[in-house]
Amino acid sequence: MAERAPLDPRIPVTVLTGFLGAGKTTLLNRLAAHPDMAGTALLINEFGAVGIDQHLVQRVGETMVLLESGCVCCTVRGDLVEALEALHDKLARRQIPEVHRVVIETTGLADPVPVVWTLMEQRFVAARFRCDGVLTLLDTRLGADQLDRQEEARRQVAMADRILLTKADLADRSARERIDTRLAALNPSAPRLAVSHGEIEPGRILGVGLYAPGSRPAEVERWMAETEAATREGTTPPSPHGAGPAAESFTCFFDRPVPWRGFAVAMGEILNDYGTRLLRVKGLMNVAGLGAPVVVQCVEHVAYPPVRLPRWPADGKRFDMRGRLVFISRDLPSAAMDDIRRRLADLPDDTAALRAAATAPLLPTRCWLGMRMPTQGRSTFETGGWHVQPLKLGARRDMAASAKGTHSLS
Ligand SMILES: Nc1nc2c(ncn2[C@@H]2O[C@H](COP(=O)(O)OP(=O)(O)OP(=O)(O)O)[C@@H](O)[C@H]2O)c(=O)[nH]1
Repeated sequence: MAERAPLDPRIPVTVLTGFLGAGKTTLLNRLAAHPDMAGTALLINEFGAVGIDQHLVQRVGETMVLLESGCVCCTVRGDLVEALEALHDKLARRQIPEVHRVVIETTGLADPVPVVWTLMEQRFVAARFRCDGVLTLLDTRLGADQLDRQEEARRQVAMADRILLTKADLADRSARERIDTRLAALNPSAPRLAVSHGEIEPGRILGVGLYAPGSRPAEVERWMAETEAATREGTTPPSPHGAGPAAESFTCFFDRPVPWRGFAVAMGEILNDYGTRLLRVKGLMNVAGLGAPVVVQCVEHVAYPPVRLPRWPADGKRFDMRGRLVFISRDLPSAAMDDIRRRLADLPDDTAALRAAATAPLLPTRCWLGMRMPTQGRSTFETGGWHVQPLKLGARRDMAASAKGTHSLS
């Protein structure tokens, strides 16, 4: 793998982007296991008040910087610069092992434009780091619809130096053809690579060379100029979040373990009813009868096979075993949010759940029901166990303020 351009002592930075659920964490976990990834620092950023990803990402090298709460593109000129300054400072003081490369994983809702601008133009950052390419992941099955509906997804693709088409195993021929047509219009020059379950040689995607605005679609020049002007004037650049309804995040905590089948059926019905507005659902669940947590993942109406973790992660000093489910939605009425909370707070027992599943062959969570789990009776927990924390992307200043001081460099 090419590590540095000749005579350029700056640390290369790869920006890993892609819409919600495209497969970024999966790719990072596969890369982390590769020997070529030694000496890589990882910056991850997650949208939603309750971070799940940091529990799911294996550490790359020794260094992980977590940009919590908020979206890296909205807080970029603060948080990202601070995180890179902190990394540089710790390297200079030899407090952490040598770093040869940085990978920034943005949130699925991030606009990569200000991230790239910061890497190329912010004085402190550009003197010490260099942008080594934007990798954009795109879900082969859902990607064409996401490009039609989500401005963030369009910008991520337009900015790409490489496009990684994920989940080909779930896509039929017509989905692949639709993606090809959309990409030919949005970013014909970026090479496309198929990736299944995150499997790819790091040398094919890292060290792809300096970001070259000239080879990108014309609108990229305009976005970069807008970011430059906004930075000079101390204002916020126009962002894709402003183009439509705000994305919102709400988190549900479960004070008691859930009956697995009741939970699976309730979630399947929720995805059937609200799937296209539920951009992403991700959770660590405490399942009745199990001593370890189960990770559940959904993207729109697609539910992925759950994964059992070996143990509960420690949240700071406290060992918090409450289940937590993070929803990221767009254009979801508040009545629908209440309905989701109500359904999850009153889960059917396993017998009732299996009866309901028998009459719903198209339940998206059918693969969850096939998992071997202890059988439980009726769940007794109450709505009082819920905490819902809505976040709006529009509230950038609040998020920037709440994100301050939350970096952890471990
Ligand atoms: N079948 C299949 N599933 C995949 C593939 N890649 C990822 N997944 C699944 O897709 C789901 C979402 O993947 P993640 O890697 O968490 O996606 P992400 O882009 O990090 O998600 P956000 O951080 O929420 O934006 C997980 O359940 C993965 O196991 C693939 O190639 N094939």
